[in-house]
Amino acid sequence: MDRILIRGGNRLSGRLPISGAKNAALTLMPCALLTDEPLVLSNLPRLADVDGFGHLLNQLGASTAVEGTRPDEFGRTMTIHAKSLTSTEAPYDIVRKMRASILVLGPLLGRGGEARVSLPGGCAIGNRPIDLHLKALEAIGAELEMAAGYVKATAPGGRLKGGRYRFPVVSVGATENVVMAASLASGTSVIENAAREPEIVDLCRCLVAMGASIDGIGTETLTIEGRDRLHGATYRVMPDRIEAGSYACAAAITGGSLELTGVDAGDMGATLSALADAGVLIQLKPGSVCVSAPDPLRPLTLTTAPFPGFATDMQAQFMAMLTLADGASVLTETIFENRYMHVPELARMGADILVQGRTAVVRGVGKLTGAPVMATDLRASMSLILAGLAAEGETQVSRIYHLDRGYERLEEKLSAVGADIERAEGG
Ligand SMILES: CC(=O)N[C@H]1[C@@H](OP(=O)(O)OP(=O)(O)OC[C@H]2O[C@@H](n3ccc(=O)[nH]c3=O)[C@H](O)[C@@H]2O)O[C@H](CO)[C@@H](O)[C@@H]1O
Ligand SMILES: C=C(OP(=O)(O)O)C(=O)O
Repeated sequence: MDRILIRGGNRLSGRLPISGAKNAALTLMPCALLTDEPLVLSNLPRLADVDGFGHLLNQLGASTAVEGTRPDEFGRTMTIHAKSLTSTEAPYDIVRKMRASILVLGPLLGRGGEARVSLPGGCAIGNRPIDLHLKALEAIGAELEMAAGYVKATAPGGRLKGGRYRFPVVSVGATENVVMAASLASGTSVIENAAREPEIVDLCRCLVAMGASIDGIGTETLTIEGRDRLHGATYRVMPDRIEAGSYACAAAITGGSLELTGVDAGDMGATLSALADAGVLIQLKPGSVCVSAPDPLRPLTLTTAPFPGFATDMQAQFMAMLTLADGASVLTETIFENRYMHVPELARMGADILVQGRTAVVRGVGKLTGAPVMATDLRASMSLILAGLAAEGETQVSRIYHLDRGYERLEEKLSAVGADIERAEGG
């Protein structure tokens, strides 16, 4: 298995391009199942999860064609054509490895009135149930049957009828599934307490480009008037606000200064205001955000929450940054019950962190020291990269397949702005 080797201590400086958003890409790709015409997605990040989702779509009968960009460019364009579907099943083997596979449930049900999808089960960051996906789909007309670890969803008469559903808690994935399914229902659906994440806005805009009728985009109430059919479209995946936030933390933790290009600062409100509270200097330019490290870095009190709150996907990276702050920070994770897998690894590098239940107290230390570390999820892995960039000596991060799921060509981007970082085979 490959590892990332970092010799820490270099201040990062320069321009760093931000890729298309993984979490948008993985909800835009299944939209292709809603039409028999091609969906062309540009600015798709080159990530293991995007490739994996492409294979899942192939298994369902869709063709995928990737247009190569030059090797020195980021992102690529994929044409997905689900002219006819040959399967309505997402098998355990795929769903287990890539949780986003659950997002074929809504589109398959909307298009053909039938889907059989493996239940994903838990993962390293927590329990991650899908009961709300199922309740929302039921509310718009699906009938559900559970057997042998799978959910089989059917639309009586082959078509969902639409309906009203109020989410008891905000769910990004369940909002995505129900919006996609409702876009082909015979009637109108009203979804209340819907997630408002920028990735949901991106999904709704893509569906509208495909002919869907959605009112209230970006608000907590979405009204979807079902259409008889959707058509193909060409759509550009939004910039990755989490990747951008991660590299902003990289500038801050190394005492450096970066211009993050190709970002939409409007989607990054909570991250940018947390960085500003830590003393990071932020300058907005059209299409880019410049961040410069303060001296010293101030401690923070942060609680994760659905958008527009502070994103759970940024918690681990901020924690790494705050290990070197001038004082004690308090982080509270409210979305996932087990999203502190990076804590013992950061502690091995000299961080002082005490976790009690959902809260972590991070006392700033004078320095981190390089060590061999590994993480069991994506953002936790990124927090170790950040710690390694600032640490004295060499850090080896193993199990980097997590990083390959979510950060396009990480070591190339970081080396180009001055990091001493490389990928090593084996280990
Ligand atoms: C609101 C939120 O921050 N969502 C994050 C969540 O999205 P993801 O879609 O994975 O998770 P949800 O938004 O659905 O989960 C939000 C909360 O609802 C609970 N839940 C969810 C679905 C369900 O059927 N039943 C249920 O109880 C979850 O356990 C969690 O506590 O993880 C992604 C990957 O880290 C992030 O990009 C999203 O920003
Ligand atoms: C946990 C994440 O993704 P996934 O839901 O794909 O595991 C993430 O993006 O931080």
